[in-house]
Amino acid sequence: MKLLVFGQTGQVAQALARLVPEATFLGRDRADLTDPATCARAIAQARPDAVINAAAYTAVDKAESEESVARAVNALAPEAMGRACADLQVPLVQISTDYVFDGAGTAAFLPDDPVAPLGAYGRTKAEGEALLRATGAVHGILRTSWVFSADGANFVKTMLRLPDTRDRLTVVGDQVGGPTPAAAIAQACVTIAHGLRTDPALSGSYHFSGAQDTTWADFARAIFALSGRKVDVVDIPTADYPTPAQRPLNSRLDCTTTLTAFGLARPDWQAGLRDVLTDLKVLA
Ligand SMILES: NC(=O)C1=CN([C@@H]2O[C@H](COP(=O)(O)OP(=O)(O)OC[C@H]3O[C@@H](n4cnc5c(N)ncnc54)[C@H](OP(=O)(O)O)[C@@H]3O)[C@@H](O)[C@H]2O)C=CC1
Ligand SMILES: Cc1cn([C@H]2C[C@H](O)[C@@H](COP(=O)(O)OP(=O)(O)O[C@H]3O[C@@H](C)C(=O)[C@@H](O)[C@H]3O)O2)c(=O)[nH]c1=O
Ligand SMILES: [Mg+2]
Repeated sequence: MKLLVFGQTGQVAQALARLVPEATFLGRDRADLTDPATCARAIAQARPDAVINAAAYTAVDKAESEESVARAVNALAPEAMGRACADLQVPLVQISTDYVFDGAGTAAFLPDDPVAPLGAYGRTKAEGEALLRATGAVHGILRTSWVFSADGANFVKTMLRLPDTRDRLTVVGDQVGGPTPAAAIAQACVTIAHGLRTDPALSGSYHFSGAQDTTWADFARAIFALSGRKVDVVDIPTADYPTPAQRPLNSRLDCTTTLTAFGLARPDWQAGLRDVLTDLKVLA
């Protein structure tokens, strides 16, 4: 299968590069997502068997003051990619996020639950989903959450940067979700691309997040425990950690249909965390 991937430097893009090095990866230099027409042209020229979009505007707080850039990247580019894929009749795997939901309640969100994003990042990702669906392309919209890896910027790397002199850290303890290893997302994207080629009727939206659901505070505790650092993590409510963008309190994603359609089970984030800390040489 000839795979075309948008993204090169991001967490999922780098995980894809390890998994399917033979794929073609288009970095910002070759396909800037603020220019959707270029993305469409790249697909038409490459004539791939499937496309995975692993590029996105992911700066959640900055998106609040840069929504038009975030919208071009997260909504208009996936739409253009969808049109180009529809023309070629090849599937597009688009990665989306728990932040399309409002985080109300405590039940896990189902793929067909209504979206109601709380901030600009989630709004632009939700619009990208809708615009892609409207292109008529065979698609897999894979919503994931709390992505971490040894590459790029993520919560694990932020925790590991905590100065040695710090022995106490306050972390929000009332947001619940599933930390997801980028390597598992890469595997899921490739499996879904294959699955959609075999059975286009599987086109639709799916959820994929690491198990078990946890809080950022408990995730931080696991990171410090595994890396052998004695840091006292103190739970705080979201209200005590003010940020430009509001984040959902409940990011639980019901991943059942991803298992039934593609055989993809929720990855174990604790095992994924051990792999990442080993990669980073924090864990022997
Ligand atoms: N990170 C997370 O916690 C979560 C991510 N997701 C989704 O998963 C997907 C992958 O995210 P992740 O790997 O974490 O992303 P990263 O934040 O690690 O990387 C983002 C990638 O997008 C690229 N990019 C950003 N703007 C442009 C642009 N204008 N043109 C071309 N490329 C651009 C970046 O390139 P450059 O290096 O040049 O800036 C980088 O490769 C995204 O769709 C994201 O929305 C979903 C849930 C959680
Ligand atoms: C660094 C730090 C963060 N926090 C909180 C803030 C926030 O609620 C939570 C996580 O911080 P982050 O900045 O990593 O969160 P954020 O960038 O919002 O992460 C999100 O990124 C986008 C792209 C997604 O799609 C989401 O699934 C999610 O992973 O932890 C603390 O409470 N204490 C701290 O010291
Ligand atoms: Mg962030």
